[in-house]
Amino acid sequence: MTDGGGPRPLLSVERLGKSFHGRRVLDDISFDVRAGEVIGLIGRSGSGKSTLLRCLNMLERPDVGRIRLDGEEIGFQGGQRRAVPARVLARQRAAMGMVFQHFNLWPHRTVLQNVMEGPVAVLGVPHAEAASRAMVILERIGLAAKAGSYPVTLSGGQQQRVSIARAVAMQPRLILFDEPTSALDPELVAEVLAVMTDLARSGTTMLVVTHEMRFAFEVCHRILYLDQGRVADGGTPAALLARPAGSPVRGFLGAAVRMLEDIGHA
Ligand SMILES: Nc1ncnc2c1ncn2[C@@H]1O[C@H](COP(=O)(O)OP(=O)(O)OP(=O)(O)O)[C@@H](O)[C@H]1O
Repeated sequence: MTDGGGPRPLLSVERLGKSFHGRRVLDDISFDVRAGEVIGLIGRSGSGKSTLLRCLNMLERPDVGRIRLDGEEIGFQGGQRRAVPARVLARQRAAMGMVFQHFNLWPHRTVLQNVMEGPVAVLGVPHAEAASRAMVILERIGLAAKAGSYPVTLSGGQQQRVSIARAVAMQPRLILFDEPTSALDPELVAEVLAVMTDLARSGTTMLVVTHEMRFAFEVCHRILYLDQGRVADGGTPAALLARPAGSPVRGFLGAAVRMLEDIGHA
């Protein structure tokens, strides 16, 4: 199905809702993501950003609404209470990479093994091919020299870069990032954002929950502003910055607006 003559969206979220213990955490969330788009999800702590990502990746089950990937409905959707066969679920999960705040690398495996494990175990890629593909990705993120190292010997920034490499190695249709830099010491944030920027600029479809406003406004094509579980505003960075001073998104951005406007004019 097409929307206004454009191509079918890669990801389509329709009227998603989720409550915890009777309290609405996601309320009537709808948006589309086209292939190659980088979408930023911003909003105050507790506005529902992580829960939304977790619903997309089927770590959380929405109460109502639909999520379609390439036109195919994913996961178990509330309302219908319909379970998808495990084999289909595995395929759908593999299509969406996820990078978490905490890197969760396997401590007893080398960097190379961490990156190649998914393709071998889940996708059935032959060992040698998975290893050479993993090395290409490690080169790209500047960590080829660490291929034989164990995660504990790496800095937090390097570990997060490896976890991004691990997601990329699965060749997903899109990658979800859940505050990937918020567990890092400030001096390590830039190297992770540089890898994400490189991915974004090379056409990777990405949904990024972030408190890094500079990254959101410099790199994302569109930004969704969540407030109390609803998409309270959304648009291009320029459109959001052009909202009137009293608007909710401007209220959220506060003093950061001036810095972001300067980026836009640079
Ligand atoms: N498993 C859960 N059980 C009960 N409440 C939950 C659960 N997960 C999230 N919540 C609540 O849902 C609300 C939204 O949480 P969520 O983590 O999605 O927000 P967020 O916007 O990602 O916040 P932050 O920026 O702090 O990570 C919060 O009030 C949170 O306490």
